[in-house]
Amino acid sequence: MSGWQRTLIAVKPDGVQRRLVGQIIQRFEQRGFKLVGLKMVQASHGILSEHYGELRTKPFFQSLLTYMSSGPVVVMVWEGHNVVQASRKMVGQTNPAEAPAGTIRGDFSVHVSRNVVHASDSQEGAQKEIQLWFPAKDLLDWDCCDQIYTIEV
Ligand SMILES: Nc1ncnc2c1ncn2[C@@H]1O[C@H](COP(=O)(O)OP(=O)(O)OP(=O)(O)O)[C@@H](O)[C@H]1O
Ligand SMILES: Nc1nc2c(ncn2[C@H]2C[C@H](O)[C@@H](COP(=O)(O)OP(=O)(O)O)O2)c(=O)[nH]1
Ligand SMILES: [Mg+2]
Repeated sequence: MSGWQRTLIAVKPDGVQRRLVGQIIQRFEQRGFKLVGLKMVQASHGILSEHYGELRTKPFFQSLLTYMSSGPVVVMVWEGHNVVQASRKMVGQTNPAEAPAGTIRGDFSVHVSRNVVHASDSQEGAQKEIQLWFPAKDLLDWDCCDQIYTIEV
C-alpha cells in the first residue's frame, strides 16, 4: 500500500508525570492511525544516547538525557497512511513557543526542554528508532475493522 508507514511516538517523562498519556493516544486513534506496539519503560542513558545520537554535540545533550531518564516514558509504534509526516504535524515544532494551538506541543507545553512527546522525523529515522526500542516480535500486525473507512484500499 503506497504511503503505508510506521512511526515511533514516545510520551516523555513530563507527559507521563502530567498524566497526558491518554489524551495523546486519543489524538492518534481519532486521526485514524493504528497502534501496533506499546510499552512503558525507564529509559537508560545507553538507549537514549543512541536515540538522540545526532544531537550528541549539542550543549543541551546531557540535560536532555537526564530529563529523558528522569521517569518512565511511554513508547509506541503507530501505523497508517503517511503517519510519519502526519504525526510530526500533530506534534508541532520542537520549540513549543512556535507550535500552533491544536498541536500536542502547542496545547500542552511551553518550553523546548519539556516538550511532552517525541515523534520520528523521517521514514528512515522511524525505522531505526522502531528497531532500537522494540524487538520485531513485540509489534502486532492486526487488521483494524474500520480500515476501509479511513483509506481507499
Ligand atoms: N534548546 C533546547 N533546549 C533544551 N532541550 C532541547 C533543545 N532543543 C532540543 N531539545 C530537546 O531535545 C529534543 C530533541 O531535539 P530535536 O531537535 O530532535 O527535536 P524534535 O525532533 O522536535 O524532538 P524529538 O526528537 O524529541 O521528537 C527535543 O524534543 C527537546 O526535548
Ligand atoms: N534543553 C534543550 N532541549 C532541546 C533543544 N533543542 C531540542 N531539544 C530537545 C527537545 C527535542 O524534542 C529533542 C529532540 O530534538 P529534535 O529531534 O531536533 O527535535 P524533535 O524531533 O523533538 O522535534 O531535543 C534545546 O535547544 N534545548
Ligand atoms: Mg527529533
